[in-house]
Amino acid sequence: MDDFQSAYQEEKEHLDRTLATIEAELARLRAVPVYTGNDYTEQVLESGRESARRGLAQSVQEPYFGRLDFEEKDGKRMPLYIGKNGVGGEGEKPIVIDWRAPVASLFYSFTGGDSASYEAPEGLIEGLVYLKRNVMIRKQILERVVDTYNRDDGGPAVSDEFLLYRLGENKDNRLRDIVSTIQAEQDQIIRAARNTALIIQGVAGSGKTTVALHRLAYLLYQYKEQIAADRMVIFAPNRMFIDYISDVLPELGVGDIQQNTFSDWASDVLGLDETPMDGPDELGKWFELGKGFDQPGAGRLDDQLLPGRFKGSMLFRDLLEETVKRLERYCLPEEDFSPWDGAVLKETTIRQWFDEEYKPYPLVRRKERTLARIHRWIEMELKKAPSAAALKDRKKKASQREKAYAKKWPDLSPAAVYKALFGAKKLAGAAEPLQAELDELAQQIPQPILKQTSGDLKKNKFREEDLAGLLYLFATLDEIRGGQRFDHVVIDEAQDFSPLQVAVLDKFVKGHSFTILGDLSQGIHYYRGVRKWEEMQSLFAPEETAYFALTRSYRSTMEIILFANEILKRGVDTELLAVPVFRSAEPVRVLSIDLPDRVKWIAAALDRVMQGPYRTAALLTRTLQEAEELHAALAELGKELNLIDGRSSEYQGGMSVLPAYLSKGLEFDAVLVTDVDKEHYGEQDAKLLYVACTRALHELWLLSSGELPPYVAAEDPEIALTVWPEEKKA
Ligand SMILES: Nc1ncnc2c1ncn2[C@@H]1O[C@H](COP(=O)(O)OP(=O)(O)OP(=O)(O)O)[C@@H](O)[C@H]1O
Repeated sequence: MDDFQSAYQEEKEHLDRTLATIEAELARLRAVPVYTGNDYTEQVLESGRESARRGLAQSVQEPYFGRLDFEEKDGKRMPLYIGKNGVGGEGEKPIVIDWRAPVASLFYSFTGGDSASYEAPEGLIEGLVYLKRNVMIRKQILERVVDTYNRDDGGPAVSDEFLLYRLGENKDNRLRDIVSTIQAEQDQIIRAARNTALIIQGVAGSGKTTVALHRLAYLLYQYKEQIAADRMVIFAPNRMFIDYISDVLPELGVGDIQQNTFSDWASDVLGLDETPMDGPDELGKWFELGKGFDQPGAGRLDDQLLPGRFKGSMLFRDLLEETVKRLERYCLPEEDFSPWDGAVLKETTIRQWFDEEYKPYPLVRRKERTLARIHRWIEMELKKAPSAAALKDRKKKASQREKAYAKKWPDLSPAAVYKALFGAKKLAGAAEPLQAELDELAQQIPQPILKQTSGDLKKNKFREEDLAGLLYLFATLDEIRGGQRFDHVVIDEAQDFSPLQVAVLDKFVKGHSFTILGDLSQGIHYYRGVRKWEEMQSLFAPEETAYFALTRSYRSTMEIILFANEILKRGVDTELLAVPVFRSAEPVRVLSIDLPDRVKWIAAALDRVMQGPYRTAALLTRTLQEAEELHAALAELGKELNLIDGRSSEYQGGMSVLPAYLSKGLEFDAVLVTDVDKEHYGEQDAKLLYVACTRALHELWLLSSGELPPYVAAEDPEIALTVWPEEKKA
């Protein structure tokens, strides 16, 4: 028997034994009658049994995916089996170790070498790794055994063989878990300490989204006593993307984590009736031809002219802070309060309550408490009334004057303050000096932005870019209730977030517990996103934040990555190039197609590509209009594709047609980018084309009916070819 066969046989026997043990335990648990009574202790025990039943039911199909033979210093060599769920009770030696357990980190972090160590609650444990083995089990069947490190064979380093096998698979319509092939650089992020704002720059396809989801599962396991799933949130760019990633957490056995867009969440907290959204029209403004970036000189637009950038800046935050300070200074009416003639509450007394006793509270609460105190004072005074008639009279007067007095306090609702700051509406209750101060502050807003926003606000229209400012006011003026706080916040596609959005979220999350992931090379929302990670890092003290870079790209073949890198090198001034995993397939095709028959050519290209064993493919157009037109034209040729237009919240998979700017975060087995010419992809669009190209896992075609943009290179035949592939032999 050769080595491979004996390894397979060994694992087969081990699997049979493990399955028998799990099945027996599952049968035992299922035989225990489900407790439905009211006894609390019994309920807790039942809930423990239920979660064990669930875990075992999953484990009995695929109990583990990896084996690591480890010899602890002064100990003996032990095989450790690692799976999605731990199996084996406390105290006894586990049959399967949960992938999130400290010792399991060795499986991911070990990259060869003489010694290995991992951090355990009792300190650093050192030892030797003898074997790292991937064991692929599907529905109880042992399908594959691959040793990626074997010390006995003198294996110098861990090989990528199993990873390459997994990456070569075709994708369905959902993102999947990667527990069996997490890479060392990813593991470091997944297991990083909780109370740090992690900022991760990761090239396209480096696993950012995937890593973030695994990190959530890890944090829940590691800090189960301190954090709750429903107090964790992942912010994603849109509903369709949330649908696309929605299977990963349940696959990892984690439920209840909030998955939301910033806008929906912010609107909910602010109690807005509708979520202001950069809908297709708004996005179109930036991404359709002849608009947005394509205006002459658009690339040079600076923050003072881009409303999204200004309203997301720290400059704007300072302005909001200053606004709150002025409100505080001028909040209290400068007058005594008299509930009826002859009774007076001195302004100095009220001021003492407001400025001293209630100082620790946020402004909205200070106002509320002061007014409540005045109310109590009135009630005390009323008790001194000499007669029932006088009491009645005083009560009536006091009620009127109390109401009138309260109206002299400024309206502190975020929307009212925001509108006043932009000069759209006078602040109710604001005395003359406060109004003058607000007018003066408004001068700090760049004129065009002031004018445009004021116009919108007069019509009661908030834009998506206004939400961060509104929420900042909310969180500064009022207190954040316990139920609104997060234990951990993940921001995906964070290059499209503004510093102010992160600053706001920081007020809602405990201990700066953030995972912020993005890729500056994919920063196509130039008009609002960050240009450098320092913009976000500078929000935190150095000891509160950590920066990681993911440079290996796992999604695409080597040819696709090298091709896409070239776009960045030529079209974008950046150092952030992806390093491919050595997975080679078809060269990229850069093809010229004739104009009159453009659609027929595109259909032919699609047919040709789909001769491959693919499950998902996408046609990426430059604009939404083109996607719609192509969708209709292909339908006429009998080709039904899913049109993705930014309105749907479901991702269907299969064959899709969509504008490139909506493809961010998604991936497809094959991608065809249409209209790759100078007219459609101008000087400013290199990042957009980069995003489009890096959506492809296995095959990428660029179709052009004109002159190629200068940043598209088809010079190296190993990477890209300009001829159609030969027909595949039947
Ligand atoms: N360690 C890994 N093992 C197997 N597959 C991996 C690994 N890391 C990432 N992948 C795969 O690579 C692809 C890209 O992952 P993901 O979408 O999380 O990357 P991303 O960095 O968020 O990409 P982008 O920024 O381009 O949207 C996915 O198919 C994912 O399953």
